[in-house]
Amino acid sequence: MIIASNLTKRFGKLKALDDVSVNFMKGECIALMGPNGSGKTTLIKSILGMVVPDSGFITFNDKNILRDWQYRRHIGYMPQIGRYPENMTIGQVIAMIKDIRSPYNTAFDEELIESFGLNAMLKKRMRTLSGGTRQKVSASLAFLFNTDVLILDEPTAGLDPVASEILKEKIKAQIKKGRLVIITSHILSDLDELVTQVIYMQEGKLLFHKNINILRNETGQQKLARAIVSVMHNQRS
Ligand SMILES: Nc1ncnc2c1ncn2[C@@H]1O[C@H](COP(=O)(O)OP(=O)(O)OP(=O)(O)O)[C@@H](O)[C@H]1O
Repeated sequence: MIIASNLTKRFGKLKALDDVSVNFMKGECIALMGPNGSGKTTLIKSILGMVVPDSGFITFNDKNILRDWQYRRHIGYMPQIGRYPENMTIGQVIAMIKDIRSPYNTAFDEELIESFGLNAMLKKRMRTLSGGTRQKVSASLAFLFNTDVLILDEPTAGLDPVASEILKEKIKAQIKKGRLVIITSHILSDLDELVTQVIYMQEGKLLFHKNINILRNETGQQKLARAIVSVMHNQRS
Protein backbone atom coordinates (compact mmCIF):
# COMPACT_ATOMS: atom_id res chain seq x y z
CA MET A 1 0.00 0.00 0.00
CA ILE A 2 2.78 2.48 1.00
CA ILE A 3 6.32 1.75 -0.17
CA ALA A 4 9.28 3.95 0.75
CA SER A 5 12.42 3.31 -1.30
CA ASN A 6 15.89 4.46 -0.29
CA LEU A 7 14.76 7.64 1.47
CA THR A 8 17.46 10.04 2.59
CA LYS A 9 16.74 13.39 4.24
CA ARG A 10 19.39 15.79 5.50
CA PHE A 11 18.87 18.77 7.79
CA GLY A 12 22.22 20.54 7.36
CA LYS A 13 24.89 18.01 8.30
CA LEU A 14 22.43 15.72 10.07
CA LYS A 15 20.99 12.73 8.22
CA ALA A 16 17.49 12.43 9.69
CA LEU A 17 16.76 9.58 7.24
CA ASP A 18 19.59 7.47 5.91
CA ASP A 19 18.67 5.21 2.98
CA VAL A 20 15.40 3.99 4.53
CA SER A 21 13.36 1.43 2.59
CA VAL A 22 10.15 0.06 4.07
CA ASN A 23 6.74 -1.37 3.08
CA PHE A 24 3.46 -0.71 4.87
CA MET A 25 0.62 -3.10 3.99
CA LYS A 26 -3.15 -2.93 4.49
CA GLY A 27 -4.50 -4.55 7.67
CA GLU A 28 -1.26 -4.07 9.60
CA CYS A 29 -0.73 -2.10 12.78
CA ILE A 30 2.87 -1.00 12.65
CA ALA A 31 4.78 0.32 15.64
CA LEU A 32 7.41 2.79 14.51
CA MET A 33 9.94 2.79 17.32
CA GLY A 34 13.36 4.17 18.16
CA PRO A 35 15.09 6.67 20.45
CA ASN A 36 14.37 10.42 20.39
CA GLY A 37 15.64 11.97 17.20
CA SER A 38 15.98 8.65 15.32
CA GLY A 39 13.89 9.84 12.36
CA LYS A 40 10.39 8.47 13.10
CA THR A 41 8.52 11.75 12.66
CA THR A 42 10.64 12.64 9.61
CA LEU A 43 9.61 9.33 8.02
CA ILE A 44 5.94 9.96 8.85
CA LYS A 45 6.11 13.51 7.50
CA SER A 46 7.76 12.22 4.32
CA ILE A 47 4.81 9.84 3.81
CA LEU A 48 2.44 12.75 4.37
CA GLY A 49 4.31 14.95 1.91
CA MET A 50 5.17 17.47 4.66
CA VAL A 51 8.89 16.70 4.27
CA VAL A 52 10.39 16.13 0.83
CA PRO A 53 13.27 13.64 0.89
CA ASP A 54 16.57 14.60 -0.79
CA SER A 55 16.64 11.24 -2.53
CA GLY A 56 14.50 8.13 -2.77
CA PHE A 57 10.76 8.03 -3.36
CA ILE A 58 7.45 6.94 -1.85
CA THR A 59 4.53 5.28 -3.60
CA PHE A 60 0.96 5.13 -2.31
CA ASN A 61 -1.07 2.42 -4.04
CA ASP A 62 1.66 2.22 -6.71
CA LYS A 63 1.65 5.95 -7.52
CA ASN A 64 4.57 8.23 -6.70
CA ILE A 65 3.24 10.67 -4.08
CA LEU A 66 5.15 13.57 -5.62
CA ARG A 67 2.93 13.38 -8.66
CA ASP A 68 -0.39 12.56 -6.99
CA TRP A 69 -1.06 14.63 -3.86
CA GLN A 70 -4.67 13.43 -3.71
CA TYR A 71 -3.53 10.23 -1.95
CA ARG A 72 -3.69 12.30 1.25
CA ARG A 73 -7.45 12.01 1.37
CA HIS A 74 -6.95 8.35 2.29
CA ILE A 75 -4.94 9.25 5.40
CA GLY A 76 -6.01 10.33 8.87
CA TYR A 77 -3.11 11.96 10.75
CA MET A 78 -2.67 12.69 14.42
CA PRO A 79 0.44 14.86 14.91
CA GLN A 80 2.70 14.67 17.95
CA ILE A 81 1.79 18.26 18.79
CA GLY A 82 -1.44 19.55 17.28
CA ARG A 83 -1.25 23.20 16.25
CA TYR A 84 -4.53 25.01 15.65
CA PRO A 85 -5.74 28.59 15.25
CA GLU A 86 -5.80 29.49 18.93
CA ASN A 87 -8.80 31.82 18.75
CA MET A 88 -11.07 29.27 17.14
CA THR A 89 -13.38 27.08 19.21
CA ILE A 90 -13.24 23.27 19.12
CA GLY A 91 -16.48 23.30 17.11
CA GLN A 92 -15.06 25.76 14.58
CA VAL A 93 -11.87 23.73 14.15
CA ILE A 94 -13.85 20.52 13.54
CA ALA A 95 -16.13 22.33 11.04
CA MET A 96 -13.13 23.88 9.28
CA ILE A 97 -11.32 20.55 8.85
CA LYS A 98 -14.53 18.90 7.62
CA ASP A 99 -14.89 21.71 5.11
CA ILE A 100 -11.27 21.43 3.91
CA ARG A 101 -11.55 17.65 3.43
CA SER A 102 -14.87 17.64 1.64
CA PRO A 103 -16.00 16.68 -0.98
CA TYR A 104 -13.78 13.56 -0.73
CA ASN A 105 -14.52 12.63 2.87
CA THR A 106 -18.18 13.07 3.71
CA ALA A 107 -19.03 10.00 5.82
CA PHE A 108 -17.91 11.32 9.17
CA ASP A 109 -17.01 9.07 12.12
CA GLU A 110 -17.80 11.22 15.17
CA GLU A 111 -17.50 8.44 17.73
CA LEU A 112 -14.39 9.85 19.40
CA ILE A 113 -15.85 13.37 19.62
CA GLU A 114 -18.76 11.78 21.47
CA SER A 115 -16.82 9.41 23.73
CA PHE A 116 -14.21 12.04 24.67
CA GLY A 117 -17.07 14.33 25.70
CA LEU A 118 -16.00 17.05 23.27
CA ASN A 119 -19.62 17.76 22.29
CA ALA A 120 -20.06 19.51 25.63
CA MET A 121 -16.97 21.67 24.98
CA LEU A 122 -17.52 22.78 21.39
CA LYS A 123 -17.59 26.47 22.36
CA LYS A 124 -14.22 26.36 24.19
CA ARG A 125 -11.40 28.19 22.45
CA MET A 126 -8.33 26.19 21.50
CA ARG A 127 -6.00 28.46 23.51
CA THR A 128 -7.86 27.61 26.71
CA LEU A 129 -7.56 23.83 26.38
CA SER A 130 -5.44 21.53 28.53
CA GLY A 131 -2.78 19.45 26.77
CA GLY A 132 -4.89 16.29 27.09
CA THR A 133 -8.03 17.93 25.66
CA ARG A 134 -5.97 19.23 22.74
CA GLN A 135 -4.83 15.62 22.16
CA LYS A 136 -8.46 14.51 22.20
CA VAL A 137 -9.26 17.06 19.49
CA SER A 138 -6.29 15.83 17.41
CA ALA A 139 -7.37 12.19 17.80
CA SER A 140 -10.98 12.99 16.93
CA LEU A 141 -9.87 14.79 13.77
CA ALA A 142 -7.59 11.91 12.72
CA PHE A 143 -10.43 9.37 12.91
CA LEU A 144 -13.16 11.66 11.57
CA PHE A 145 -12.89 10.76 7.90
CA ASN A 146 -13.03 6.94 7.83
CA THR A 147 -9.70 6.75 6.04
CA ASP A 148 -7.92 3.56 4.91
CA VAL A 149 -4.71 4.70 6.60
CA LEU A 150 -4.18 6.18 10.06
CA ILE A 151 -0.87 7.70 11.06
CA LEU A 152 -0.67 8.40 14.77
CA ASP A 153 2.37 10.15 16.24
CA GLU A 154 2.49 9.56 20.02
CA PRO A 155 -1.31 9.33 20.23
CA THR A 156 -1.69 8.48 23.91
CA ALA A 157 0.89 10.98 25.23
CA GLY A 158 -0.85 13.30 27.68
CA LEU A 159 -4.16 11.41 27.67
CA ASP A 160 -5.71 10.28 30.94
CA PRO A 161 -6.09 6.49 31.40
CA VAL A 162 -9.79 6.45 30.44
CA ALA A 163 -9.21 8.47 27.25
CA SER A 164 -6.17 6.34 26.45
CA GLU A 165 -8.29 3.14 26.65
CA ILE A 166 -11.02 4.70 24.47
CA LEU A 167 -8.41 5.55 21.85
CA LYS A 168 -6.81 2.09 21.98
CA GLU A 169 -10.22 0.44 21.44
CA LYS A 170 -10.77 2.76 18.49
CA ILE A 171 -7.40 1.79 16.99
CA LYS A 172 -8.22 -1.92 17.44
CA ALA A 173 -11.51 -1.44 15.60
CA GLN A 174 -9.64 0.11 12.63
CA ILE A 175 -7.28 -2.87 12.42
CA LYS A 176 -10.30 -5.23 12.45
CA LYS A 177 -11.67 -3.26 9.49
CA GLY A 178 -8.48 -4.03 7.56
CA ARG A 179 -7.06 -0.50 7.71
CA LEU A 180 -3.38 0.33 7.92
CA VAL A 181 -2.34 1.94 11.21
CA ILE A 182 1.15 3.37 11.71
CA ILE A 183 1.80 4.41 15.27
CA THR A 184 4.77 5.83 17.13
CA SER A 185 4.86 5.66 20.89
CA HIS A 186 7.38 5.61 23.68
CA ILE A 187 4.70 4.09 25.94
CA LEU A 188 5.42 0.52 24.88
CA SER A 189 2.79 -1.04 27.11
CA ASP A 190 0.21 0.80 24.98
CA LEU A 191 1.45 -0.97 21.86
CA ASP A 192 1.56 -4.52 23.27
CA GLU A 193 -2.01 -5.46 22.43
CA LEU A 194 -2.21 -3.50 19.17
CA VAL A 195 0.74 -4.03 16.89
CA THR A 196 1.32 -6.69 14.23
CA GLN A 197 4.69 -5.37 13.00
CA VAL A 198 7.58 -3.52 14.60
CA ILE A 199 9.96 -1.16 12.85
CA TYR A 200 12.94 0.06 14.83
CA MET A 201 14.92 3.12 13.75
CA GLN A 202 18.23 4.43 15.02
CA GLU A 203 20.17 7.50 13.85
CA GLY A 204 18.04 7.75 10.71
CA LYS A 205 18.55 4.13 9.73
CA LEU A 206 16.02 1.31 9.76
CA LEU A 207 17.53 -1.23 12.16
CA PHE A 208 14.86 -3.91 11.76
CA HIS A 209 11.31 -4.54 10.55
CA LYS A 210 9.74 -7.68 12.05
CA ASN A 211 6.41 -9.35 12.50
CA ILE A 212 5.50 -9.15 16.21
CA ASN A 213 5.02 -12.93 16.53
CA ILE A 214 8.42 -13.60 14.97
CA LEU A 215 9.95 -10.99 17.29
CA ARG A 216 8.31 -12.65 20.32
CA ASN A 217 9.41 -16.14 19.24
CA GLU A 218 12.98 -15.05 18.50
CA THR A 219 13.39 -13.28 21.81
CA GLY A 220 11.18 -15.52 23.98
CA GLN A 221 9.60 -12.31 25.33
CA GLN A 222 5.89 -11.57 25.13
CA LYS A 223 6.11 -7.94 26.21
CA LEU A 224 7.18 -5.61 23.42
CA ALA A 225 9.46 -3.58 25.71
CA ARG A 226 11.36 -6.72 26.80
CA ALA A 227 11.52 -8.08 23.26
CA ILE A 228 13.07 -4.81 22.01
CA VAL A 229 15.60 -4.75 24.86
CA SER A 230 16.51 -8.36 24.01
CA VAL A 231 17.05 -7.58 20.29
CA MET A 232 19.17 -4.52 21.09
CA HIS A 233 21.20 -6.54 23.59
CA ASN A 234 21.83 -9.30 20.99
CA GLN A 235 22.83 -6.74 18.37
CA ARG A 236 25.44 -5.25 20.69
CA SER A 237 26.97 -8.59 21.74
N1 LIG B 1 12.83 20.81 10.30
C1 LIG B 1 13.94 20.36 10.85
N2 LIG B 1 15.07 21.10 10.82
C2 LIG B 1 16.22 20.65 11.35
N3 LIG B 1 16.36 19.45 11.97
C3 LIG B 1 15.27 18.67 12.03
C4 LIG B 1 14.00 19.08 11.49
N4 LIG B 1 13.10 18.09 11.70
C5 LIG B 1 13.77 17.11 12.36
N5 LIG B 1 15.06 17.47 12.56
C6 LIG B 1 16.09 16.63 13.21
O1 LIG B 1 16.07 15.35 12.60
C7 LIG B 1 16.30 14.34 13.59
C8 LIG B 1 15.14 13.35 13.55
O2 LIG B 1 14.01 14.00 14.10
P1 LIG B 1 12.59 13.27 14.23
O3 LIG B 1 11.62 14.30 14.72
O4 LIG B 1 12.29 12.57 12.96
O5 LIG B 1 12.90 12.20 15.36
P2 LIG B 1 11.91 11.21 16.16
O6 LIG B 1 12.48 9.84 16.03
O7 LIG B 1 10.51 11.42 15.70
O8 LIG B 1 12.10 11.73 17.66
P3 LIG B 1 11.09 11.76 18.93
O9 LIG B 1 11.04 10.35 19.47
O10 LIG B 1 11.79 12.69 19.86
O11 LIG B 1 9.77 12.27 18.46
C9 LIG B 1 16.46 15.06 14.91
O12 LIG B 1 17.84 15.21 15.19
C10 LIG B 1 15.79 16.41 14.69
O13 LIG B 1 16.38 17.43 15.48
